[in-house]
Amino acid sequence: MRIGLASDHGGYSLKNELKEFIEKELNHDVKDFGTYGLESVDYPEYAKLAAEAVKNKECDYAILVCGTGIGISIAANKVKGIRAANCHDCFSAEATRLHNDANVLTLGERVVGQGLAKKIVSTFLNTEFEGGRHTNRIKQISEIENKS
Ligand SMILES: O=C(CO)[C@H](O)[C@H](O)[C@H](O)COP(=O)(O)O
Repeated sequence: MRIGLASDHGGYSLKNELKEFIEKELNHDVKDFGTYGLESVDYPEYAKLAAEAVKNKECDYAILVCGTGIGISIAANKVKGIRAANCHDCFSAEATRLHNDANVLTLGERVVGQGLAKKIVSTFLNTEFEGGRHTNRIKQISEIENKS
């Protein structure tokens, strides 16, 4: 799969760790949308770049990192068709793929350690959407998006 990665300065170090992990351990291609250093930047810009790549099908999924994972998640969810989930445990990462068909995972570098972050990423990327009763719920989310 092709995985988009992006962060602000608060998620830069974890993003770099995850890039190597996803490429070398999970064997997926990674497209890194920045940021490329520790200088303070604004997370919405990077959320938009990676989320639009998912929307345009340039990437299958994106993983976004900021200090908490919250700001970058809020920004990504403003892009049409994006279902971004901020997960700091494996149960949530699995559930958001099974039930919400989430296409973006967000993480907080100031919240979670590298080891757990890697397990969360691995769980997210290895879990398929369950469909069934959840399909109509996703459709209802899209309807809210289209009418607002
Ligand atoms: O948006 C956030 C809060 O949900 C992120 O954690 C940002 O990384 C954070 O706000 C950046 O804060 P800083 O004081 O400018 O480093």
